[in-house]
Amino acid sequence: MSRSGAVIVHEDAEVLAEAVASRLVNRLADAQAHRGSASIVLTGGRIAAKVYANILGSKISSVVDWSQVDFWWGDERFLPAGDPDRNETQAREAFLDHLPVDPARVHPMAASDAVGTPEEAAALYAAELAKAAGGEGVPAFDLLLLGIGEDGHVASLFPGNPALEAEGSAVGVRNSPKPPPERVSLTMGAINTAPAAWIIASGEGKADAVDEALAKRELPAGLVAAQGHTRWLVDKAAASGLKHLEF
Ligand SMILES: O=C(O)[C@H](O)[C@@H](O)[C@H](O)[C@H](O)COP(=O)(O)O
Repeated sequence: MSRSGAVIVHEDAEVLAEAVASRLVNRLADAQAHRGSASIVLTGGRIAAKVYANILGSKISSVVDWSQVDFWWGDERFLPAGDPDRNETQAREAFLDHLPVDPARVHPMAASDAVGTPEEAAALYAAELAKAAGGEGVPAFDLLLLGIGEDGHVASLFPGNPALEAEGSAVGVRNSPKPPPERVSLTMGAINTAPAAWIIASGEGKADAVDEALAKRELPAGLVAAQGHTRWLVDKAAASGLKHLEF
């Protein structure tokens, strides 16, 4: 691994996924050592799926009391419950359903067969976040995971989409350029409350977005990076656009 600032570069996707899983498990264990519980915001996507699989296979996962972890989502595809393309389904199949989590502490965003619109799902999620936070806003997430799209999106906040400017803590998303078109997402404001946000990027296809976001901060990923508490966990291919890194 080589590092420059908040960017840690890993050999390849497999090394990245294993390292992020280990870092995540230790982060949750540290939070529990201090508070007895921990909370994490999960994301969707291919590299996230590899991370989740590594959590399950990790020799150290037992350092976490999984029944004392609150699982939230940064975004969700607005699809019926159990749909394989839902981020909740991906996380459950990859690790949540195989660990002794407390079902009451798993907080999925509403499915399209439970509510009528992404906006309704967002309003329900905002209310659940506020309840967990003692009445308003969002709880103090110990860790917030984000993937990044080739266009620099994070969660379901896409460049030029009105959801990027939304107030509050959760927003309904329409016309997503990444299918499906209807989604639910934490807002940029909610994402930026997290004291630790990790943007995970793998593959050549992300190289330009990573460079653009880090260099100019204009993309959604860059708006998160600008908060200063963001860590970029990337593989060499995704870092290949970073001119100033030697590795
Ligand atoms: O619902 C989603 O699609 C994700 O939350 C999205 O933000 C994802 O993390 C990025 O698009 C990266 O996805 P990949 O890792 O598959 O490229």
